[in-house]
Amino acid sequence: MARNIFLVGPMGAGKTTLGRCLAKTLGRKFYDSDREIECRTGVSIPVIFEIEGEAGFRQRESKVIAELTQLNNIILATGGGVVLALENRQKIAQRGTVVYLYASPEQLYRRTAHDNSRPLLQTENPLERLKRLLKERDPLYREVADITIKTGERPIKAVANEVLRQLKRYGNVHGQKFSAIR
Ligand SMILES: Nc1ncnc2c1ncn2[C@@H]1O[C@H](COP(=O)(O)OP(=O)(O)O)[C@@H](O)[C@H]1O
Ligand SMILES: O=C(O)C1=C[C@@H](OP(=O)(O)O)[C@@H](O)[C@H](O)C1
Ligand SMILES: [Mg+2]
Repeated sequence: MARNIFLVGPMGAGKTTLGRCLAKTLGRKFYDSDREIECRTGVSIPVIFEIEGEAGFRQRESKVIAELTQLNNIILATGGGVVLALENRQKIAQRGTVVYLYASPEQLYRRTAHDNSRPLLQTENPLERLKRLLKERDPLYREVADITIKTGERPIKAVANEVLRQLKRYGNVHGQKFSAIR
């Protein structure tokens, strides 16, 4: 039994932040597919996009997903575009419980506007880009998701507690001790 927890959702949904928080609470190892790619290449995501384009980045991402989904008991925060490739969707759906973190484009925009680490949002109109990406990808997130959580305006810890409640109901953290995050 893999007992992995995979977080999917758009840029700014809180996958990285929440994943780290959940891993700490559940005492599980945390991975982030973007950080993994950066560690392996020694450069940042924007530099990879600049040199290899989105296609090069997606190849690296699929390789990392193929490897990380083979592990057991991990929490994995994926990048927002992971669901674009069928092979990634299949691996994610088969090897763990998938949590889709949902937020509105306006919320995503507010959470991502302050940093320039996301090449796809370095455009004239990032809000429009987020709207378009969410429209395209929402069906793909829903296709792989076991649990969908609306993050809304709730703070990270409240969202984390909601995820924990759902996971418990779902059976992933069954028998495992965890204390609610205050
Ligand atoms: N529920 C939330 N409420 C307020 N801010 C949030 C929430 N979730 C994430 N954030 C903030 O949004 C930003 C993006 O979060 P991040 O975890 O990097 O998202 P992702 O990995 O899904 O792109 C961070 O600054 C984070 O602190
Ligand atoms: O949505 C996307 O296509 C991307 C999301 C990013 O990760 P986050 O979702 O963690 O921001 C990162 O993988 C890259 O910039 C591309
Ligand atoms: Mg992230």
